[in-house]
Formats: sequence, C-alpha cells, structure tokens
Amino acid sequence: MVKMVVFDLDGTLINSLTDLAISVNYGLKLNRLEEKPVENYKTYVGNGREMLIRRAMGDAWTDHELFEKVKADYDRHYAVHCNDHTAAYDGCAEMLEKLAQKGIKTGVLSNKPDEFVDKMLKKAFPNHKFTQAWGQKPQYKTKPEPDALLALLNMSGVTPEECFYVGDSDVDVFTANNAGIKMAGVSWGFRGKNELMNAGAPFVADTAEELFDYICKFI
Ligand SMILES: O=C(O)COP(=O)(O)O
Repeated sequence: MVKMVVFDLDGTLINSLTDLAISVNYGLKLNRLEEKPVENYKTYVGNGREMLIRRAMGDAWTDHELFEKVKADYDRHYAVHCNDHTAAYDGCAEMLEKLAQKGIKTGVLSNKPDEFVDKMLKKAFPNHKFTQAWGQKPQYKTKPEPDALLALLNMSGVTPEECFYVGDSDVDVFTANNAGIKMAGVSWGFRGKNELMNAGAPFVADTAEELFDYICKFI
C-alpha cells in the first residue's frame, strides 16, 4: 500500500524551462558562446546543473576554465531569477491537496542544487507541506542512482514498497527502477511520452487528474 508519493521537480511539478534557459544563455553570452533556443533546454535539463551547462556549451565545455566561468555566471543569474517565469503545472496543486486529504505523504527529489528546491516549492505550492523536499545534496549521487531516493524515504519513515515515484524523463524511470519503486511518467514535462515509454514507464499520465486516479489504484 502506497503511503508516500515522491515527485521529480523540473518538468514534473513545475515548468522551470524558461528561467533555466535564460540563466544559462546569460552565462553563454557573457563568455561569447552561442545562446541556445529555449526549446533545446528540454533535452539539457534532468541530470543536474553541471550536465545542463555542459550540454548547453557543446564541445566548448571541455575547456575547464571556460566551463567554470559559464557555471559561475549561470549560478549568479539563476540565484536571483530562478522564479521569474517558473510556475506549477496545471492541476498539480489540486492533486497534492487530494493526496494530503487521503493522508498520503508527499516528497520531492530533484537533481537541481538543493538550495533552490524550497524556495521554488514555496512559490509554486504556497499552501502545500511536503514531508521532504530535496535537491542534489553532495553526500548522494544524482539520479538515476537510487541512493538519494532511498535515503529520503528512510528519513520519511516509508519503505520502498510504500512509495510511488513520478517523473517526466528517462532519468526518473531509471531512478525508480534502480530503487525498486513503482512509478508513473507524466507527458506534460520536458521529455514526453515516447522517451518515458521507451525507458519502460508502466504508465504515462497526460493530466494531473489522470495521474491522481492512477496512483489511487495503489493506495
Ligand atoms: O537536472 C536538473 O537540474 C533538474 O532536474 P529534475 O528536477 O528533473 O531532477
């Protein structure tokens, strides 16, 4: 029986694409590198901040000094602008509320740096209390390694069998599989249905209502 649902953040609960793209493009431009269309960032996000910047830089990332400069410029910009355009996806606030009403704990596990997670959740879901909300913490490997997810559950007093995980990318499917946890994908995020199905997602929801109904089968 499921007692807790853990969500990926970017592309799953919140649409953060524009702010991520603007901040990385700021770093690229300052360092005379080509800025990338916002749409491209859908394929850059998902494996943490270092990978986001590497993918946006293309081959130029192998210049260590340049990479560090772009990263520092990005960090400075994103620290101030991470919430400018970022907002909850339709229906997610209501879905979280319905889970809470059923007594189901909720958590967030993101590959983005930990310091952003709380402030972004506070803006997107001001009325919801998550049991645990974690970004990337230095003591754990990034998803798809299962370490952080298992530690988060342990801290929440929930076993892997009692958890349900939700995400928008193949990284999320692999994370849940590596941790031995039931999962569903969401098609409204950055990667879409095909990637999720190809990675082995057992179900992909097109709306938050559909996701809630699917999760209820396991409660
Ligand atoms: O890779 C990131 O920075 C964020 O990704 P996630 O919230 O989808 O894990």
